[in-house]
Amino acid sequence: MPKEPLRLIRAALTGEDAEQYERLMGYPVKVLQIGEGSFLRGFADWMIHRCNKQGLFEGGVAVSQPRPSGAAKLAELKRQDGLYHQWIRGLQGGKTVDELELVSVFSRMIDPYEEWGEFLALADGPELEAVVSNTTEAGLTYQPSEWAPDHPVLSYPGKLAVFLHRRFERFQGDPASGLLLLPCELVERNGDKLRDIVLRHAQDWGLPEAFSKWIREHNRFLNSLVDRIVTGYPEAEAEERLAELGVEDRLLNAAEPYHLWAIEGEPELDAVLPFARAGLNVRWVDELQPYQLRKVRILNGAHTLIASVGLLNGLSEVREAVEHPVYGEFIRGAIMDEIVPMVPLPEEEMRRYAEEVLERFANPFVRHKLADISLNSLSKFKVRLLPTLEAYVERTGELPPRITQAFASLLRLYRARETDGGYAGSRLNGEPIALRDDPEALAELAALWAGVDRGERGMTELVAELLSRSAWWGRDLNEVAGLREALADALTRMEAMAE
Ligand SMILES: NC(=O)c1ccc[n+]([C@@H]2O[C@H](COP(=O)([O-])OP(=O)(O)OC[C@H]3O[C@@H](n4cnc5c(N)ncnc54)[C@H](O)[C@@H]3O)[C@@H](O)[C@H]2O)c1
Ligand SMILES: O=P(O)(O)OC[C@@H](O)[C@@H](O)[C@H](O)[C@H](O)CO
Repeated sequence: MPKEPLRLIRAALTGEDAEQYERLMGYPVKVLQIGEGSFLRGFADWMIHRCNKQGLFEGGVAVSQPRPSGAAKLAELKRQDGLYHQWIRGLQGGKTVDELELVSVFSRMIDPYEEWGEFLALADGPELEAVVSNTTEAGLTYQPSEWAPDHPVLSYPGKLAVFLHRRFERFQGDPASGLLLLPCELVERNGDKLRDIVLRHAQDWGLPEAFSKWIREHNRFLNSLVDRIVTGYPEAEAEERLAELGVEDRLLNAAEPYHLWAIEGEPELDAVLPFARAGLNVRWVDELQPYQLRKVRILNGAHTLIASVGLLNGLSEVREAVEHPVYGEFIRGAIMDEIVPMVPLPEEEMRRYAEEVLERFANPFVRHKLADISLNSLSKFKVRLLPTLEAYVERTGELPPRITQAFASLLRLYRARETDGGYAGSRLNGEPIALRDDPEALAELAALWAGVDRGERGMTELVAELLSRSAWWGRDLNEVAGLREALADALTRMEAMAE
């Protein structure tokens, strides 16, 4: 029998989904979103949808892309009337979760580079409450630009500064017109950073002091920490799953069940953004730092460790590594015996979080690629693992064996050589692996390893050079007792295995 053609997602709406969509179209825009990527769709938008479904928020989201290259994804969203399915799968407390949910939160889709006037007009909306964003760390940066409010500004903070100025003028600085700003970028104190850049633009452009005062006093730039693994379109399974539904959805988005949004702000803010009331794992907290610390050290630190050790030894995905008979034990030992005890927070709670992280890593439905996680591993090692190594040495007088081994793995994986468009490292089996990291550091690594190949320096001299790069590590790591020798030994053993 010929297959039924798939229907576009909007035409397939029925029952509660159709009603929810109709309700959405009647809601005012309450959130401006800068970022069309998978993460926000699988996190903040899914949460707003949950709030709307319970009748707690009654607001739509206007989504826009932060850089011109996001236009294709935005066009895709327009083609689908802003609709997409969120596929949440994984293990939670030992039970399998498998939910496919139609998300309808985007009531407007605006390309700021083509529809700047419409974008700015959103600032006039009396019901607008918040701005959320995810533009990666690279997007949350100051990029000087001219004051030209009739033309789209390229950077995200620049756009926001013009947008807020329009709102300030429209409501004549009314304190009640201030917004909640919720940047989700994984940058420490992301709210403070965004506010400082906006204020810097205001100063560059000579905007009145009253505007800056309104920004400082009546807009809340909230620091927050996001945590959920969102892997986007599930290539391998999408076709089959969508055929079951009989719909076409190019924005099908996969994510794990776990989610946490820790937001530094008083719980009363839940009256505006009713996430906690909707039963979501959103915590309004006095101090964000403990959440940041435990996530960066335990989850991200373990990811960075797994990426180096796994890639070097021929593995490709997180789950494969944690379920491996040898590397799985190694990873658990590194997390439980070396990382967790060094987090300066209540240990029992950290152990529980670490168990949860291990369960998330073993999610049979999430295909998290080590190659993706390994992007910029040098700076990630510095922030995510080095503090653990240093704390361990200070407390015990010894090196943490597994983290030291992971450090050696990273240095060996980064046995860089120049290729056509960049640098490649190599696995122990000799297979090349593209390295995506700071080009200057990769050039130095390539030159230093070439010296070893030419017999100009031995392993100890190589390690001494590498450890002396304060620009990479924040200090000369030759000062850490025994580290040079331990790394040189490990690298010598790895070289012998590779031959
Ligand atoms: N996917 C996850 O599981 C997850 C979880 C937590 C945090 N994050 C963070 O989110 C980011 C990736 O987002 P995603 O997973 O939605 O990927 P994605 O590729 O779907 O989206 C990336 C978004 O960032 C924007 N962007 C990229 N570079 C930019 C730049 N230089 N300036 C302005 N905007 C830029 C893109 O236009 C797009 O909106 C990373 O920084 C990651 O650390 C991701
Ligand atoms: O996104 P990165 O490249 O900074 O780090 C890779 C992963 O550790 C990270 O994406 C986690 O999966 C995420 O932070 C979970 O919330």
